[in-house]
Amino acid sequence: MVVLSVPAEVTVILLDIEGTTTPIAFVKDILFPYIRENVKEYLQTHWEEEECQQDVSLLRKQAEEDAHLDGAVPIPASSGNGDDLQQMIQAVVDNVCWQMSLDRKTTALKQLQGHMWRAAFAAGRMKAEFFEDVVPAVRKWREAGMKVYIYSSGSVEAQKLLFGHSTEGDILELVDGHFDTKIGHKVESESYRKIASSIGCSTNNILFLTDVTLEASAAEEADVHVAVVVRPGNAGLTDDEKTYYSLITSFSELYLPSSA
Ligand SMILES: CSCCC(=O)C(=O)COP(=O)(O)O
Ligand SMILES: [Mg+2]
Repeated sequence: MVVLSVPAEVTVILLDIEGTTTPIAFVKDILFPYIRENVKEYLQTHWEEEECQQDVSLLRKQAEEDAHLDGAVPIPASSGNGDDLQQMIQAVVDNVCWQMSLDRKTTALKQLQGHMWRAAFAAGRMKAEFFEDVVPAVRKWREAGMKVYIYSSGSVEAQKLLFGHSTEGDILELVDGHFDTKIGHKVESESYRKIASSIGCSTNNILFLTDVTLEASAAEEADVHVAVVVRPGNAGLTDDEKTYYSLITSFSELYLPSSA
């Protein structure tokens, strides 16, 4: 088995979700289709609620920023008389589907998705999948004194749903904290500085595990240690990326000197 030694200065392990703890197939084949199939009905049912109105406002603001993009779908402002409700809902549905067709990671899209998944997880209609090495490894790291945080484009609320309703049961207690795109995008190095500052450590105390080399590169630029996680179904890496990055195919390949 390949073993990757974790530098002694590392006290925090920061985990991506999709492609790292959780198969991309679970996100693409279960979580995302649920949104496409249910978004219209969800908006019709919850439209009058404050939370739904906040989600729509955020999506409208995002749509304004996206107006220059090819194929962007605008969300008109409401006239307030209610006549245009079905048109408005359709515009939101079209905008959400357009964003999802590009796998965009906007905070607006992720917030609505999190709210929609809440009901499905609570009703037991979905259970989140984790690779089999994840839970045993995280338990071991924590026993060795590591802190474990999550940084995903999925909203913090969605992250908690996944960890709270997994095929391994409720594993939320294994996580010391969560970050999403509200702290910044995962391909921006500043986000990793802000995460370190929020945790109260230096960036070089963090080891970030992700499947996306653009994210690894941004983290590394902030002096965070990184390893790229290679899982079944993940996008392939170039030969240069395979040479440059430390690669692991299972969390069990990480060796913590403190746990020896
Ligand atoms: C944690 S919510 C479901 C996954 C999701 O919506 C997503 O965008 C995952 O992105 P990640 O940063 O975990 O690769
Ligand atoms: Mg990922």
